[in-house]
Amino acid sequence: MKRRHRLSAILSSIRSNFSHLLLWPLVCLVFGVALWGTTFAKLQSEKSELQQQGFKDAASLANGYARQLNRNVQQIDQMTLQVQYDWLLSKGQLRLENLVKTGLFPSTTLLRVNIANRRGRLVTATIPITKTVMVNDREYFLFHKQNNSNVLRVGTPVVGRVLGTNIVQFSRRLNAPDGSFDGVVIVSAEIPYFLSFYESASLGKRGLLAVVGDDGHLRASGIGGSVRDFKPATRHVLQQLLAAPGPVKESSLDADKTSPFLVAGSHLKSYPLAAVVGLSEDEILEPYRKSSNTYKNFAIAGTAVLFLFALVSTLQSLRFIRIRHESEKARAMYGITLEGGSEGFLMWRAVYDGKKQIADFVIVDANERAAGIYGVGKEKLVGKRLSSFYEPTYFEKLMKTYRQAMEDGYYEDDYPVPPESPLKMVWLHRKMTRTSLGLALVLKDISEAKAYEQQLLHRANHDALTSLPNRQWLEEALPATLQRAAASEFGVAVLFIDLDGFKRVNDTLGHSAGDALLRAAAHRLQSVLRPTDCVVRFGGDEFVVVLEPVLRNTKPTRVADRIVEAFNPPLEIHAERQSVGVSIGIAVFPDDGGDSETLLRNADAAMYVVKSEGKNGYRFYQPQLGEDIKKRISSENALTEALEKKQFILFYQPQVNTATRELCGMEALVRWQHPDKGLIPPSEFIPLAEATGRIVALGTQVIEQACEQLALWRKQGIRLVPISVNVSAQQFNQNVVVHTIAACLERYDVAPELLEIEITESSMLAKHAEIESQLAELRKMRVKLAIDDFGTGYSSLSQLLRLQMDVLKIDQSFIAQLGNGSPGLVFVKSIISLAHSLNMTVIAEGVENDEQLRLLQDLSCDQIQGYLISRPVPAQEITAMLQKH
Ligand SMILES: Nc1nc2c(ncn2[C@@H]2O[C@H](COP(=O)(O)O[C@H]3[C@@H](O)[C@H](n4cnc5c(=O)[nH]c(N)nc54)O[C@@H]3COP(=O)(O)O)[C@@H](O)[C@H]2O)c(=O)[nH]1
Repeated sequence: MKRRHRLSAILSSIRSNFSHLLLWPLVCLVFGVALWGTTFAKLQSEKSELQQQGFKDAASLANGYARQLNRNVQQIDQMTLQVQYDWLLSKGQLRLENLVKTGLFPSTTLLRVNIANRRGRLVTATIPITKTVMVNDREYFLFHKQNNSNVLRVGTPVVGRVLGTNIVQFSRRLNAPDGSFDGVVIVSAEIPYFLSFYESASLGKRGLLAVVGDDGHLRASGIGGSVRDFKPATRHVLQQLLAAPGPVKESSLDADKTSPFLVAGSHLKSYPLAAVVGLSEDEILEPYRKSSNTYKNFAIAGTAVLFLFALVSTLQSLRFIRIRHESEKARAMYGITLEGGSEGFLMWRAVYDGKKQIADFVIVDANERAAGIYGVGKEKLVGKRLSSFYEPTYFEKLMKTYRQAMEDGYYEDDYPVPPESPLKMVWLHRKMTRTSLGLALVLKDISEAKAYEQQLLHRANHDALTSLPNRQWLEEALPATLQRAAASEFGVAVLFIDLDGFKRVNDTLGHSAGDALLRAAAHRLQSVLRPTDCVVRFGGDEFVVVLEPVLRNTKPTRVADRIVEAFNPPLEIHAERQSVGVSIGIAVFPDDGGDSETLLRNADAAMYVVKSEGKNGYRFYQPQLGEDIKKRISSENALTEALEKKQFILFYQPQVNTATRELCGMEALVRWQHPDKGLIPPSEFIPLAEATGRIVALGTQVIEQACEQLALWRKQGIRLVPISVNVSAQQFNQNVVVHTIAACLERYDVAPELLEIEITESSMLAKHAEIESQLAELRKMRVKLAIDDFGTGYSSLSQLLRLQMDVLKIDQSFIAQLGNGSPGLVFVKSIISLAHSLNMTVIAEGVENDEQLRLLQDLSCDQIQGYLISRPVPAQEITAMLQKH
């Protein structure tokens, strides 16, 4: 069905190109006809000339023959007259036998003389007569006997009675002296006698001679000098010929041969006879036949050349039609218009070598667009070979694809145009379809689309903030990296890096600072790595560094050290210095994982351990780390459970007047009353609560418990002092502090002045506007505000002024350094005087001994808090303290 369809398509293509297809054959036909026409005309002319010459020759020879015959018959006539005379003188006693010797008679045996007496008996002859021969019944005897005339009678051929041969008899009456009939003299001429005139030089090998009487009877005839008797019918023809005005062509004279004769006749001058000469047309036309063969051979050769030319041109036309058909088919297949389309179209014809292998391709058709792609004019493109465009190595590479397309019937791809290619594009989409000639190639410039695609790909694979490759890129690239390493003797190190302190900066200084920090961290990471090492932003504040290659069985400690050290100097974020560390977990391929997922998971686990061990450092993955992670997960779960089961309790640490030691307030410090492990200090769960965000729920519970405790003591009639609670920056970030405090104060009917909020110095630095508005609200509610751990951050005087804090708590690290002559003293002194100038109450934290107390007293510090007064104690114990006070 498919083949029939294809055939009908080709036939239709041939029909529509019929005129093109027939052009050269028709031209050749015209030339062929002209050639043969000229050849036949020339031959005909030659033949005609020869025939005319033949006719002339026949006529001339007939005249000559007639003259010769006339002379011969005249001799015979003379002979008979002489015999007639001698017979009369001898009174019938003449003996011819005797006269033979006199030479009166011709010596030839072809001509004999006889005398018959009045009774018709041969009585004497020029040859001896051995028997009695009677001729009295012969026509001539009867004629002469009855006619007393002296005429020479010419007889018709008969069989002679003396020798039995065919003869023509000439006879004359013999009279007795009285004039009566006395006999007949007879000259018998053998038929060959009449043909002795024959000369092959002038008559040819098959020349015809004949003698015809006026009575219409043939006397002698021969062809080629030999006697040939004609049939009665042909005798009639001879008569007609003689009646004709000139020579004629006659083919019926020779019964055996088909060749006609050019025949001419000539009447004898003195006798009732005519001479006939015929020249064989075959012989006359011999030269014509020879040149005819030459001419015909020339014409045949010319015809063969024309035929070959017509054949070749027809095949060429068919090929052209086929190419055009294939081109149109291919174009139709792709919906490509001949010109003006956006796609380049090329028809390649496969070129085969001696081994019938495809060795090259040649362009047989192309549109303007394709020419544009190749950067040449269309007319220069057609006929070009693929090999002419490329250097040998690249050509062979292309041939592989082209051969593949020929084998499979179809090939399609996006093709990055190499720099050495003549094609004026960056990317092309190639579609190749096998045709009966070779390949139909459609080219589309996709450079722009590819550029956009690559842009999108870059976007999809890169982090917009840091411009580093992202997690998606890593997940695709790392397996390939590992595959490469697996095939080599090298390893790959994966460093999972988490920024320490990012959360703080992000939560406290806001997202813009967080973004700046991430950019600065990315830059710092890159600055200590080789360009071949790969830095990836994995997500949030997590980075992954892939080191390839690394020596197997070695740990990339130097790189890890360099990274950690690189983060020692603070980063400059929005004109402020921020200390940020890095926690790095390292897993090395193949020892710590055979695939990217395992390596990343194990590096992450190692990093997690660094985090839980105090951050800012690195750890190599060890199988044991899995256990640590499990522990952490179980801790997280336990923390969640503890919050649900309200396992957190508050301890209280008193704050007293430095001078009088009177109880002024207390700080609520949370403890985890674990059912199995007992009391757990905050250092063991606050970082986890911060890291997991559970600090917000924990902070809410703390505020609630503090208010509840105040309400309880009030109920017990105990004089109340303010309780300060620690509030994490995350509680402010989630904007829950004001609401929680308002709700608890209301729920437990606690006076807001009894609640104090401690915010670390660093927390206050972030999100000024948001935190300040919440602090303003708390102030409005008359809740007191304290700056905790003062001296560890970078708060400025202007910040302190703006925030209008009530209390400043000097960090215990400064109090620990207090001593006579120590620089700490100067520092604490200036903090106190600064706070006092801002009308803030100063509380010194971590006071452990009397000397510190005395110095603080000297410095006019308002209150102290520390082990010197009391460790943080449960509510019952502080209740006693309150009661005493
Ligand atoms: N967000 C919240 N943070 C809280 C809460 N409860 C506690 N914390 C924070 O936990 C950190 C550790 O607290 P803790 O183990 O209770 O230690 C406190 C005191 O025990 C300790 N202290 C007090 N006096 C001395 C002393 O003389 N010597 C010494 N070595 N340590 C002493 O200081 C801690 C109180 O510090 P501060 O909060 O800065 O006043 C700690 O950072 C708490 O903030 C909570 O409910 N929410």
